[in-house]
Amino acid sequence: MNPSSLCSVQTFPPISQSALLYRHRKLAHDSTAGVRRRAPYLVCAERSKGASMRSADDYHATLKALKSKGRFPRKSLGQHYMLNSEINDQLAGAAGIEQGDVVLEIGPGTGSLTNVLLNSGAFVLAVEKDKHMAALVSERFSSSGKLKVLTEDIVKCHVRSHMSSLVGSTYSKSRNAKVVANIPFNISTDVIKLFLPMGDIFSEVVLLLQEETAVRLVVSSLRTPEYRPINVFVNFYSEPEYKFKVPRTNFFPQPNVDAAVVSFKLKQPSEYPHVSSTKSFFSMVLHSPAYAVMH
Ligand SMILES: C[S@@+](CC[C@H](N)C(=O)[O-])C[C@H]1O[C@@H](n2cnc3c(N)ncnc32)[C@H](O)[C@@H]1O
Repeated sequence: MNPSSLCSVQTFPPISQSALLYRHRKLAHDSTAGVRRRAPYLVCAERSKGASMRSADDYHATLKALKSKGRFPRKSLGQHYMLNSEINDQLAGAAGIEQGDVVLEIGPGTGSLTNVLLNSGAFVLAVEKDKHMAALVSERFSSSGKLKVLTEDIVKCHVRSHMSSLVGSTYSKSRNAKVVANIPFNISTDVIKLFLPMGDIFSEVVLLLQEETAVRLVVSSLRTPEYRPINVFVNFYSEPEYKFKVPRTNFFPQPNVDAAVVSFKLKQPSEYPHVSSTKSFFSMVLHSPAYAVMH
């Protein structure tokens, strides 16, 4: 892969859902028809000099870091590393990360996003399933004093107990923390189901997801044919917003699909729509035959 061919993205004002779905369908249609066209909100450009000067997490640095631990990217762990620090900047920017925030990062990998989060002044709790990558990221930022790494599967992790000692502590300026992560695509649904109901701990969850999943999750109107039970869940607990598309060429190894950033502003429990029992409501919604069709 030639690093100079990496794409950068530009953030545009929020796009209406119907326009977004139209663009997504058109893009899918164009690519199946063999037409190589770019979505209008995507700008591909060579990296600016300034950006490459700032970044240590390019293609060569990522390979060097992996080699230092004798690691090859593992498909089963969805290890597609981000090679473009401008996108990490935009990911942190989408969550409005600033000095005094507490951020939970899922799967820090080589630490390219962790680097940006720490530089923004946040305290980072990073949960990494791969013990080699957990060791790598711990060593890389050992002198920061603002990073805690847990070698755990995020789906099985006791997030509440880990967060309770951080939020409201000397590390945190606010009562709520944020989740910012480039997650493996195969755990997206688990992560969404785990974190969206945590509005009492997190104010915002910003995720880099598979683009098709991202588009599907921001549907909010019952009147669209794309509306699924998972959208009932997402809209019950949050206000989702599609932020920007990230072409597959920005990752190593390159996945077969493009990605996109979605921000979920979490509702406080007092803002949830009224249902007599949340548990039985979602047991009915998420176990409906329509939900099974999605997976
Ligand atoms: C897509 S890579 C992103 C790495 C890094 N954040 C970046 O942007 O380059 C996903 C990361 O999540 C880790 N991972 C995979 N499954 C996980 C799980 N269940 N819990 C925690 N981390 C996981 C992988 O080992 C990998 O480091």
